[in-house]
Amino acid sequence: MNLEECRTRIDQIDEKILELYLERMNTVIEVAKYKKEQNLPVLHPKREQEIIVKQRSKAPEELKQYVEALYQTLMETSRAYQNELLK
Ligand SMILES: O=C(O)C(=O)C[C@]1(C(=O)O)C=C[C@@H](O)C=C1
Repeated sequence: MNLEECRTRIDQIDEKILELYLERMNTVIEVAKYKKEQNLPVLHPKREQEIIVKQRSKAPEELKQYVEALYQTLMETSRAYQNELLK
Protein backbone atom coordinates (compact mmCIF):
# COMPACT_ATOMS: atom_id res chain seq x y z
CA MET A 1 0.00 0.00 0.00
CA ASN A 2 1.29 3.47 -0.83
CA LEU A 3 0.71 6.48 1.46
CA GLU A 4 -2.45 7.53 -0.35
CA GLU A 5 -3.91 4.02 -0.01
CA CYS A 6 -2.93 3.81 3.65
CA ARG A 7 -4.72 7.12 4.33
CA THR A 8 -7.81 5.96 2.51
CA ARG A 9 -7.79 2.79 4.63
CA ILE A 10 -7.27 4.83 7.82
CA ASP A 11 -10.23 7.04 6.88
CA GLN A 12 -12.41 3.94 6.45
CA ILE A 13 -11.26 2.54 9.81
CA ASP A 14 -11.89 5.90 11.49
CA GLU A 15 -15.48 5.84 10.21
CA LYS A 16 -16.01 2.51 11.98
CA ILE A 17 -14.27 3.67 15.15
CA LEU A 18 -16.44 6.77 15.31
CA GLU A 19 -19.61 4.76 14.80
CA LEU A 20 -18.67 2.43 17.67
CA TYR A 21 -17.54 5.32 19.86
CA LEU A 22 -20.89 7.08 19.40
CA GLU A 23 -22.64 3.79 20.22
CA ARG A 24 -20.52 3.47 23.39
CA MET A 25 -21.34 7.05 24.42
CA ASN A 26 -25.05 6.50 23.75
CA THR A 27 -24.93 3.49 26.06
CA VAL A 28 -23.21 5.66 28.65
CA ILE A 29 -26.38 7.82 28.74
CA GLU A 30 -28.22 4.77 30.14
CA VAL A 31 -25.42 4.15 32.64
CA ALA A 32 -25.65 7.77 33.84
CA LYS A 33 -29.44 7.48 34.26
CA TYR A 34 -29.01 4.31 36.31
CA LYS A 35 -26.29 5.88 38.45
CA LYS A 36 -28.46 8.92 39.09
CA GLU A 37 -31.43 6.77 40.14
CA GLN A 38 -29.28 4.59 42.38
CA ASN A 39 -27.18 7.50 43.64
CA LEU A 40 -23.95 5.79 42.51
CA PRO A 41 -20.66 7.57 41.75
CA VAL A 42 -19.62 7.97 38.11
CA LEU A 43 -16.13 6.62 38.78
CA HIS A 44 -15.89 2.86 39.26
CA PRO A 45 -12.14 2.17 39.55
CA LYS A 46 -12.48 -1.63 39.78
CA ARG A 47 -14.52 -1.80 36.56
CA GLU A 48 -12.00 0.45 34.80
CA GLN A 49 -9.12 -1.72 35.97
CA GLU A 50 -10.91 -4.85 34.71
CA ILE A 51 -11.43 -3.26 31.29
CA ILE A 52 -7.77 -2.20 31.05
CA VAL A 53 -6.50 -5.64 32.07
CA LYS A 54 -8.85 -7.40 29.63
CA GLN A 55 -8.07 -5.20 26.64
CA ARG A 56 -4.32 -5.16 27.33
CA SER A 57 -4.35 -8.96 27.43
CA LYS A 58 -5.80 -9.07 23.91
CA ALA A 59 -3.18 -6.75 22.42
CA PRO A 60 0.27 -7.79 21.16
CA GLU A 61 3.10 -6.94 23.59
CA GLU A 62 4.34 -3.92 21.62
CA LEU A 63 0.85 -2.34 21.55
CA LYS A 64 -0.29 -2.97 25.15
CA GLN A 65 0.70 0.49 26.42
CA TYR A 66 -1.15 2.17 23.54
CA VAL A 67 -4.26 0.05 24.04
CA GLU A 68 -4.19 1.01 27.70
CA ALA A 69 -3.88 4.71 26.80
CA LEU A 70 -6.77 4.35 24.37
CA TYR A 71 -9.05 2.82 27.01
CA GLN A 72 -7.99 5.35 29.63
CA THR A 73 -9.07 8.06 27.20
CA LEU A 74 -12.32 6.31 26.30
CA MET A 75 -13.27 6.01 29.96
CA GLU A 76 -12.12 9.54 30.78
CA THR A 77 -14.46 10.91 28.08
CA SER A 78 -17.20 8.60 29.29
CA ARG A 79 -16.85 9.99 32.83
CA ALA A 80 -16.76 13.58 31.54
CA TYR A 81 -19.95 12.96 29.55
CA GLN A 82 -21.67 11.33 32.52
CA ASN A 83 -20.68 14.24 34.77
CA GLU A 84 -22.12 16.64 32.19
CA LEU A 85 -25.36 14.65 31.99
CA LEU A 86 -25.67 14.51 35.77
CA LYS A 87 -25.28 18.29 36.24
O1 LIG B 1 -19.38 0.81 34.06
C1 LIG B 1 -19.60 1.92 34.58
O2 LIG B 1 -19.94 2.03 35.77
C2 LIG B 1 -19.44 3.12 33.79
O3 LIG B 1 -19.73 4.22 34.26
C3 LIG B 1 -18.84 3.05 32.42
C4 LIG B 1 -17.34 3.32 32.44
C5 LIG B 1 -16.87 3.10 30.98
O4 LIG B 1 -16.91 4.06 30.22
O5 LIG B 1 -16.53 1.97 30.63
C6 LIG B 1 -17.09 4.72 32.86
C7 LIG B 1 -16.81 5.07 34.15
C8 LIG B 1 -16.52 4.09 35.20
O6 LIG B 1 -15.45 4.49 35.98
C9 LIG B 1 -16.35 2.73 34.66
C10 LIG B 1 -16.65 2.40 33.37
